[in-house]
Amino acid sequence: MIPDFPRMTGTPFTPADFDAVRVNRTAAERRAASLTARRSVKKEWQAAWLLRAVTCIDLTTLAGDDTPGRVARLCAKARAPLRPDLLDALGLEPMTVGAVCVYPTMVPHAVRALEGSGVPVASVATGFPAGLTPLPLRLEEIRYAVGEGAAEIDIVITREHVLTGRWSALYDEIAAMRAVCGAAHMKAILATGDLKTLSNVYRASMVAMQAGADFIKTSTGKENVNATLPVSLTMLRALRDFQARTGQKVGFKPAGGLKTAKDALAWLILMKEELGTRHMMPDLFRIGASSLLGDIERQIEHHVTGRYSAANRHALA
Ligand SMILES: O=C[C@H](O)COP(=O)(O)O
Repeated sequence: MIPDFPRMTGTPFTPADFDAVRVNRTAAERRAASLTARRSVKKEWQAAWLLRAVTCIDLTTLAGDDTPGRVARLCAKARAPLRPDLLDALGLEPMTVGAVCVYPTMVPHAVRALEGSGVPVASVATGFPAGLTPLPLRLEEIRYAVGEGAAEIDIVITREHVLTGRWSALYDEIAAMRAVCGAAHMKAILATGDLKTLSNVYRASMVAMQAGADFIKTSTGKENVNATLPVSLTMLRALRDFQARTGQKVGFKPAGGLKTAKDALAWLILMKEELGTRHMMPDLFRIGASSLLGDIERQIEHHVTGRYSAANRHALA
């Protein structure tokens, strides 16, 4: 099922929009730290924000030992991420996560398991996680995943293009990937832990948006450093600048190492402070995570019952 929100069109390649940008790491770190220190979200608000976070999760399994059975269990969790008694206690209708994210050969299994749920299947592609496969094969992988029913494609970029400043090559690669996505939405994973500087993160973000990415995403979850707040802040500033210039609202997806309800709240605060509440909805914000939902469910259970259950009761996600 293709999401019904609009695709981005991107712009022609415009180096003037990023060439001169220099990001000050110390200032970015200070701003990121102060945001989460100054703001805290308590009690009812916290539960409401955590419920919002659930609807924004791209529930993920990207492991070499993935099987149709594991994917089916993950999809069952995606359809009903919170226990019915918790929903009842909060007076809420059933809800789902934002998407399920898997490797390409798991797409048909996820599509089958999610039929009728309205939850889209996202597939990583293009030689995930390193991207060091010839471009024609990477494009073919997108075609395969779309053909199997993926509604969202999480591509990886060639880090070498960033590290050697070959911005037009990066633009052309991402634009080619976007073209073969067809109606499927495209998230561009920048693998920011590999990009060395925040200036590179800003420039790669801008090039990905110019090339037509619907979302920009921090990490594969496989780099040594995955989603961090200063990197996310840098990407959001690029996103804000792009929106001001073009009117196009590109989405943002932090991913990799986000495991606790506290992490989810920190990123929601960042979205609200930098872009406003409109950017806390699943069409513009996703959290890529394989093991976050369990802690969120625990915190919501604590809000409802006043006690914590053992973490192993929420083992799957
Ligand atoms: O795209 C999502 C990431 O691969 C998930 O990373 P994680 O396993 O650290 O949550």
